[in-house]
Amino acid sequence: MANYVKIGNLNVADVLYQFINDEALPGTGLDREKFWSELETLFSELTPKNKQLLAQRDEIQDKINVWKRENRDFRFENYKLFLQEIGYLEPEAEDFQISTENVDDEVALKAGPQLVVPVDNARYALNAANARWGSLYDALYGTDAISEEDGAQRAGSYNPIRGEKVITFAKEFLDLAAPLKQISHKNAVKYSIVEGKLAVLLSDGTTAGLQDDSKLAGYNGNPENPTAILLKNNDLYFEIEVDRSHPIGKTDQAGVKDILLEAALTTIMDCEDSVAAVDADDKVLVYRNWLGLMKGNLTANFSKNNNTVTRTLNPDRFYTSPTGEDISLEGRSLMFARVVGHLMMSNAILDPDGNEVPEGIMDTVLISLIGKHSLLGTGKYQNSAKGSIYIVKPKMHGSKEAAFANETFNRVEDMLELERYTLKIGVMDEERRTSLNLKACIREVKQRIVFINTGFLDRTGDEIHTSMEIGPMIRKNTMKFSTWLQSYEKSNVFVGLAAGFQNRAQIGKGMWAMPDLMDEMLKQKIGHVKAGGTTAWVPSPTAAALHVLHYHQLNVKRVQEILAKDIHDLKDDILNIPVAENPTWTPEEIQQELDNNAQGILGYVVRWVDQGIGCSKVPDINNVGLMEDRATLRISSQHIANWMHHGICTKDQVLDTLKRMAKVVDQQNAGDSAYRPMATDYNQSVAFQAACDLVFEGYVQPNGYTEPILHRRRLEAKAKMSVEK
Ligand SMILES: CC(=O)SCCNC(=O)CCNC(=O)[C@H](O)C(C)(C)COP(=O)(O)OP(=O)(O)OC[C@H]1O[C@@H](n2cnc3c(N)ncnc32)[C@H](O)[C@@H]1OP(=O)(O)O
Ligand SMILES: O=CC(=O)O
Ligand SMILES: [Mg+2]
Repeated sequence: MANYVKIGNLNVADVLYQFINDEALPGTGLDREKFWSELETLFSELTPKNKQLLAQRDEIQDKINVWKRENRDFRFENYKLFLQEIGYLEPEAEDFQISTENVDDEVALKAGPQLVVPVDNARYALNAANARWGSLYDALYGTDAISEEDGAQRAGSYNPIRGEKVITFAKEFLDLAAPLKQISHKNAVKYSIVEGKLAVLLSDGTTAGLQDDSKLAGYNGNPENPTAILLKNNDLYFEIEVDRSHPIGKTDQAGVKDILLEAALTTIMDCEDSVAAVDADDKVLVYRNWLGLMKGNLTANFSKNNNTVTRTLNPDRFYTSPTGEDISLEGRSLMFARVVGHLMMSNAILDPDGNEVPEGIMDTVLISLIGKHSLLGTGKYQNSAKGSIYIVKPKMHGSKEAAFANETFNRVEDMLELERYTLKIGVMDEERRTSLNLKACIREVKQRIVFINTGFLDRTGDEIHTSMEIGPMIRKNTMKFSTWLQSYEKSNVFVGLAAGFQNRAQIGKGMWAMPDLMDEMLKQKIGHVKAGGTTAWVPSPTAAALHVLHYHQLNVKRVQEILAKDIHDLKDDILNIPVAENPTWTPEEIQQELDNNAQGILGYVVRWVDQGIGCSKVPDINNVGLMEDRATLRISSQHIANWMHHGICTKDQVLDTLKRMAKVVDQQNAGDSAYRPMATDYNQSVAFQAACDLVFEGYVQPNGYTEPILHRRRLEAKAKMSVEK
């Protein structure tokens, strides 16, 4: 239990109190006393509204459950009318255009990958910020993007056969992104800059130039023998790195040692579903890392391959322009912070009645306060060239909740003496009530919105929970082909385009949750660009360096122009519920589904509850490592709860499955010295009990969220561990 300091009528955990007074406030120009007294006022005025919105969520869900029980014979028209009556489907909002100002180019104008990273992990967070630039050769060589066929194995020391395949791939990329006149980059033997243009000497002794000379953006070194040639395609930079003395450069006839790609244009520093932050200590770690990123002084020391590494933020990159001027490019990704949603309360601050305060409000204050350091330019780097602070708001249901976020942002701006609309909002479109009323939601934040993003993972969890009573859901892996999901994705783009997102805000697509399957990602994720997404989520810097290739292949602006000609309403399709009509699953198929879900739940939860790790790679039943976070947990736990509710499986069967899978997960983690096995004593394992709660209490969890149980059980595990010490 934390020690609390009384300040005014608030009780603040001392670790948070010290952090704010000693680290976050100094340098922001804000008066300490005023800050604390205004924080108290903020909580006292906004908490009741926050609670009322949560109560409304519960009321709506209860009504939906009761309606189905009373209307056994499901008729779509009646269902839709009922949803309108209870305010779940809001009246159609009038047309409008968003008017967000001061949006950085990475968000408004450029299209490219968005990396997500748990901000409590400084090493990963720094890596993510630095993933603005990534090596194409490393991304190809180190992943399955290049096949291991024909002697091109990855394991062991450098394999020149594999290296050759990488170089071939890279030259094909150059031919696509910066084609030469009538010849391939494969024929290049020397790159030079002559009179401000790229001149490429070819193997036959002739010289070729670029098809489009304006693609040359700069260079480094002697123009005759440059060490770097900076090119630009679809507004994205990339650099041919030349070094004939380098082990790889030596093998290349033009001396090319790598292609450096502008990759993660933006990064989401996540304080939400990929972190496990349950008390003041955890929250301070999250906030302190964000402070280090905003001041530019975050460092991480760790050992890797027997070397001690100190990681810091990368500097900007400098070049000479084709016409001889000095130019610089951002060395780091533009950072957003994802705060928590409206649901959770935090024990880091207690209100005058001793109640925990809304965590989403606390996050908004702290993230913005810390963001002010970067705005004032007191640190090493400035995150936003346009004076904005970027905040992602997840898990909102409907327009009243968006309006509440806007009100909170207004209040926080006033409190922190920031100009109106300094705080920008990215709205996660990941709850059914938001997808259906997206236009009305956007309208509530139309002066500050910078993205809508289809968080299809949470969205799938909400789909299952909302329609829990309607029937048994189709199998998890078939969800992505279902009508509701496809139309939700399309509708998000249509609504964004109609509201004027082009050149002002991102239309974002969801996460690639298979971090090791890069070949498959290269094949599939271009679908996000074809669908009109100006960005899409990737789980790692490597994935960012590969996904950016899609934005070189297609110009999203052109795609959007075509899509904009056929904008139409898709609400009826979004309302198509993914229940299995007369399911004919065999007992084996049912068991396989349960095994898969149970393994994912346990593999994730055990690290969350016992070790406080909020995002993990967990092998699925086919041994494919899946990125699991709280949203994927929501799906798996709700899916089992749904099948149990409809008698597809029994509680005993689920418990047996969980026990059997606990043994599998224990084995998978055998090499981790910090791991606590679950199967040695199921009753004593807090993690195992958490997994059981998530499933067996899944029906009654608010909107099927996993946070309340995870937080409760993590606090229990922490308390148990401190007694054991
Ligand atoms: C539904 C949603 O809300 S999705 C959003 C939440 N999800 C996320 O944020 C996903 C973030 N990704 C991750 O946390 C990780 O990639 C995981 C957990 C999936 C896999 O992690 P690991 O098993 O450690 O990955 P792996 O061993 O392959 O690679 C580790 C290396 O990649 C880097 N790395 C991996 N993921 C990231 C990331 N997201 N950002 C920055 N660096 C990363 C690490 O820094 C490390 O490199 P280093 O040794 O130089 O520091
Ligand atoms: O937050 C992302 C999601 O898919 O959920
Ligand atoms: Mg989500």
